[in-house]
Formats: sequence, C-alpha cells, structure tokens
Amino acid sequence: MAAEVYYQAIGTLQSHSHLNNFNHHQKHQNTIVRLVARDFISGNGLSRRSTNRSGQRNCTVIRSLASPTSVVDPVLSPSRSNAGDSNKKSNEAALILIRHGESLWNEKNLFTGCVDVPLSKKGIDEAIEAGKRISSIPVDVIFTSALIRAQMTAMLAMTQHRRGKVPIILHNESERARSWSQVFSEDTKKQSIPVIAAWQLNERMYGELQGLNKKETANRYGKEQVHEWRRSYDIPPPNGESLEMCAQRSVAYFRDQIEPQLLSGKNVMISAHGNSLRSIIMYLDKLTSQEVISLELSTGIPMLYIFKEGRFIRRGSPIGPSEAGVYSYSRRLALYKQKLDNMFQ
Ligand SMILES: O=C(O)[C@H](O)COP(=O)(O)O
Repeated sequence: MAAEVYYQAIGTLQSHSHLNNFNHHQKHQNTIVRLVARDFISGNGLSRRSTNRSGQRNCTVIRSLASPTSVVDPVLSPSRSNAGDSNKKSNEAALILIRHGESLWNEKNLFTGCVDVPLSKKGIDEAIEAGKRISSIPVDVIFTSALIRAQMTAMLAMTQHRRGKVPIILHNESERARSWSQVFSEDTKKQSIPVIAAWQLNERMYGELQGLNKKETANRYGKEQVHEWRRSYDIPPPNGESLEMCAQRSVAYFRDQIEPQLLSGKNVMISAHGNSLRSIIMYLDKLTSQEVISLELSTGIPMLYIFKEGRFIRRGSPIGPSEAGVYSYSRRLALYKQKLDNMFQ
C-alpha cells in the first residue's frame, strides 16, 4: 500500500497506553550516542528520558556540551524564543520517516531481516526520488539503522536536498573511532548533518527465514503460516523477532534518543525498515496491535510528521518539493522553504 493510501486508510484512532510502558534499556549505548552527537548538535540541549512511578514521562534537558564556538545555523535553528525554552513543549519540528529503497534481496523476493544487503538500482532511483520530495523540508539530524540499505537511502536522498549540507555518519564504536573521525573546523561542522546509525532501528530479525525465497517458503510452510510470521504482532518466525519484539527495541530507542531531539526543536529524518518503522508509526499514531498488522510501507516513500507541543501530527507523504499541503500547514516549514528560495534566487 503506497504511503498516501496508507494515510487515508488509517482514519482516527483510539489512543492505547499499552505502548507507554516500554522499558528503557541500553543506557550505556544511549550515553555514548549523546556524547558523540553533541559535537555536531550545537546549541541545543540533549535530554534523558525517565519515567516516574506514576508512569509520567519526565524529560530533563542536559545543556549541550558542544564547544561554545559552535554557531547555530540561522536557517535551521529551532524557532524558539530563547534557549531556556528548549525543554518546553512549544517547539515544532519536522519528522521524516523513510523505508529504505528496494534492496537486491527485495528484488529477489528473499526474506532479508538483519542481513546487510545493498540497494538495487531501482532502490537507488527510489532514494533519489524521495530526496527530491523532501528537498525543501529542514533536516538537522539523521538516524539510520546499522544496515547499509537504510544508510544508502539516507545519503542518496540528501544529495537532492536544496540546503546542500553534507550528512556525516558519526562513529562511536570505539573511543579511537570517535577521536579519529573528529571534524576540527566549525565552519565545516555548520555545513554538516550528523548521521547516527543505531542497530535498534534495524529491520526485525527474521531468524531462520533470512535468505529464503518468500514464495518458496509459502509453498513449503503454507501461505497462512508465512502470513502469520510476516504480519502477526506477537508471533515470531523460527528463532526470529516478532513485530512486538522489534517494537520493544525500536520504540524504546525512538523515545530515548530521537524524541528528545524533536523536543529540542531539531528536525529529524529516520531512514529505516518496513517493520522497525511500522512499530514506530504504531507508537506515533497510537495504533493497536490489530491496526498495525494491516499497515504496509512502500520502499523509498518519505512520510512527514509534524511534532508540535509533544504531539505527532501525521502530514502524509510529500509528493513534490513545494507541495502546499506541507508548507501551508506549518509556518516554520514555510519560512524554511522561503529562506531556501531566497538563497537560490
Ligand atoms: O526483511 C525483509 O524481508 C523485508 O524488508 C520486510 O519483509 P516483510 O515485508 O515480509 O516483513
């Protein structure tokens, strides 16, 4: 189902709190991500999410440790009255979700999961086309999975972005990786967008189906059984992850690492996978486990949300770089696009 049809199909949904009790693990990993990302994310607080006894979400903002010389880009700086507002929910920010373009195993109809295969030529074209569609929407930080097909999609899409900033994958797999990949020019940093690769955003692990042909698998185990493995909520494939298990890592990561960025006014793009994104959309749109199993995401179709006062508002899939439905809805996006138009007049 194309993303446009998807957005009409969903309609209004009941809110379900069963998604709100994801436990936040990976604290150590999160701290490393925060430390590495601070070099690029200048002028904004990073925050750590905690949940108090009554289940309320607290969001304490840790002032950025970025070097005082790092300048905030006027075009991208969050529309905040003053720095102290960064922990208020008055900020608006754009969130772009994109499932990677077609991969070489999608092309061969093989179960892929966490096997790290590249894009097909069609997938490369899809990623570039997606970039054209979001080329006037602000992006301050990019999150991808640890898999090359999602990273290729993000990098190819950003080649089309009108702002012309360079996405740079941050390396924090070791202290050496972090120190050897540092950028020492503030001007160059201003012209860069940090890309954080996180395994928590990987495709669901398809276990013993990985590498099998989907059609042959249906012939061997029966269509119903394969459909249940592919599209049930809590039934995993043999030695693999269910969607629920995938959600527990991807949504926890979204809430711990990505939502605080949006709350501080940063515009975010996430390039990930069919199932890790389905689980994040389940959280954003408060879908039930029954509703999410009928959700399908096409490869390489960007989906836009506006994060405003702590809420996620679904805005559909931008068809072109200057679609009124995107810019008329948000003054901040319209202003950003106007600045780009002025830059390139
Ligand atoms: O991992 C895969 O095989 C695909 O990316 C997603 O597969 P699915 O649509 O069968 O979940």
